Amino acid sequence: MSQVLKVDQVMKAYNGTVALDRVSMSVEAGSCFGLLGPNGAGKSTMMKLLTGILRHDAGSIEVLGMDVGKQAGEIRATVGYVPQDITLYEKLSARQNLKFFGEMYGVRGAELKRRISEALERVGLSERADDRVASYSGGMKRRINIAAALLHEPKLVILDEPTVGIDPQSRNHIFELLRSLQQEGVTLIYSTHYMEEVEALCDAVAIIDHGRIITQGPLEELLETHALKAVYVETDAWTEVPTLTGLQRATRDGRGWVLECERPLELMSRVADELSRNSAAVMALEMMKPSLDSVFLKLTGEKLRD
Ligand SMILES: Nc1ncnc2c1ncn2[C@@H]1O[C@H](COP(=O)(O)OP(=O)(O)OP(=O)(O)O)[C@@H](O)[C@H]1O
Repeated sequence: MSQVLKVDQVMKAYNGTVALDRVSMSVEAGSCFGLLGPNGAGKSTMMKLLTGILRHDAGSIEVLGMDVGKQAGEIRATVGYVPQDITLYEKLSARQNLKFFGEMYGVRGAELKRRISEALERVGLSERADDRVASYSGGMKRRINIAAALLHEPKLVILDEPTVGIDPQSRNHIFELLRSLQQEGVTLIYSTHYMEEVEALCDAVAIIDHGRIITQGPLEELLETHALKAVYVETDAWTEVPTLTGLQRATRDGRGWVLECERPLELMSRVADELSRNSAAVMALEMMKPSLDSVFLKLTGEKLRD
């Protein structure tokens, strides 16, 4: 598979404050790549470097085979970029906004009209197309913001936290749209601080914190390699966890216990035996799903902060 993005040892500082520190990452064509990290980790800075809005201080960035240092204009004309801040004209309707952005990308006439109708349909806002954007909810504005980045039919779309502060209906529309784009072969680079979004959408991920990439790779592989394997149990029978074969560490979590181990299925059956031998009440007994939450915890020693 070919690579649509190659970032090598990139540095970026703002007045001496380092925002990105020797960041390297790559994205395969056709994938949905998540850039996951807490607030202030450096995600927006990275997204702006990829589209040439900001210049990096050192290292190299290649987007669709083009050098961002030399061909930023061409990259911006080819790639779809959805900025974190909404960039729409409030007094214009959604259709008028899309006409403006489409023309900016050099699409015109009947072809532009067709693409605008299609984009409105895709984000589920055909019926509100002629209302002023000022009358839209935050989520609807975000959907139009995304539609605006698709009018030139880009093969690579870069989205900077496109679901911050939106309603569930708008989030669903955005997710459906992104899934259908990916099915059509469009590559997506998606920054977020919501790990559930990465788990739901992305097939590869880079985790960034304090301007550094902590780990990256296919999602399945990261979960397999780094995620905590554990059993969750809630019972009133234990004030202390009994000695169980295979149990590595037990920690309190709410009303229950998180039991870390190598083989959760086997441990779960031992816990069930132990509790049933004592006729104990069991409120919950389940295998914990491997999650990016626990990958982050394991690699940084902290919870992913909001
Ligand atoms: N224009 C700027 N001037 C000075 N410092 C900045 C500027 N933009 C960002 N920073 C700093 O650079 C670091 C990375 O910020 P960035 O916005 O890239 O993070 P982020 O992961 O996108 O966070 P968020 O989720 O809050 O948008 C932060 O410490 C931030 O304060």
